[in-house]
Amino acid sequence: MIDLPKYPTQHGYMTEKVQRDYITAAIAQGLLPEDAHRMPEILSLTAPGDRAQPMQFWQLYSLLGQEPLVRIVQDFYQRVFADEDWFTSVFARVGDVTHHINTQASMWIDVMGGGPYYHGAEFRLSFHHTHNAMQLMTDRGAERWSQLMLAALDASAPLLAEDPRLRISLNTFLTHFMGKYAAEFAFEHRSVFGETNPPFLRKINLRRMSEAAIEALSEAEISAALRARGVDVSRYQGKADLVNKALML
Ligand code: HEM
Repeated sequence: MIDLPKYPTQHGYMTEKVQRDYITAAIAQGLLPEDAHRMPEILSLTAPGDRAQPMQFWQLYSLLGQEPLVRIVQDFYQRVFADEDWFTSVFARVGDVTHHINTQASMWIDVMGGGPYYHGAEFRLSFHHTHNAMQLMTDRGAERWSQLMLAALDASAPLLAEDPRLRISLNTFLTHFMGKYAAEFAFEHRSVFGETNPPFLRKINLRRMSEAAIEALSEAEISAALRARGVDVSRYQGKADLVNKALML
C-alpha cells in the first residue's frame, strides 16, 4: 500500500540539505542503514503509515500540517518574551514576538515538508545566530532556550497525541540542530528534549542476502535480524563480527 500524506507535502529551501546532513550523521551513529541516502521511504516527505517504523522529521508536515507547528512555536516565543531580561532582550532587539513566531515557524514548515517558506535557508539561519544571537549561543543561553522549548513541547502534548512518533521526531529535529550549534559555537551539547528516533529496522532475511547487501545494513539492523533468529548477539563485538555471523547462517 502506498502511504498518502494527510497534508500535501513539498520540498522547502532547506529540506534536501538537512536530509543529507541528518542522514549522514544518523548512519554514523548506526541509526539508519548505510544506503539510507538512496532509500525512498527515508527520503519521502510522507510519514510511513506503519507506526512500527520511525518517521523522519521532514515527514512531520505530512501528518500535522501547519497549525500545530505554528502553535508550538507560538507557545515557545510567549515563554521567551516572558523570560528574564538577559535572555528576552536579545530577541526583543531583533523584533517583536510575532516576528519571531513567523520566522521560526517558516523554518520548521520548510524543513518538515510544508514547502518553500524559509528563503535564505542554512545561510540565513547561520547568519542570524552568528550576528544577532551570538551573546546567547553559550552553555547558559542554550540551556535556557532548551528548557523553554521543552516546556512548550510538553504543554503542546494534546496537539501531538495522535501518534507517539510526532513528539519523538520533533525531539530528533531539535536535537539535530542543537548538536550543530553546539559544535559551531562550542557550547556543551545536552539533549534535553527527550527520546529521539530509534534505529530504522527493515524486515530482513539474512539468508537470502549477498555479503555486500549485509554489509550495507546498519549494525542495529544486523543485530536485530540475528536476534530474531535466536542468536545471542552479545557474543559478537562490532559490525564486522556481526556480518561474519550473518554470513554463516
Ligand atoms: C542555543 C540555542 C539557541 C539560541 C540561544 C537561539 C537564539 C536565537 C535568537 C536570539 C534569534 C533571533 C536572531 C535573529 O532573528 O536575527 C534566533 C533566530 C532563529 N533561530 Fe535560534 N537559537 C537557538 C537555537 C535554535 C535552534 C535549535 C533552531 C532550530 C531548530 C533555531 C532556529 C532559529 C530560526 C529559524 C531563527 C530565525 C532567523 C531568521 O530571522 O531568519 N534556533 N535564534
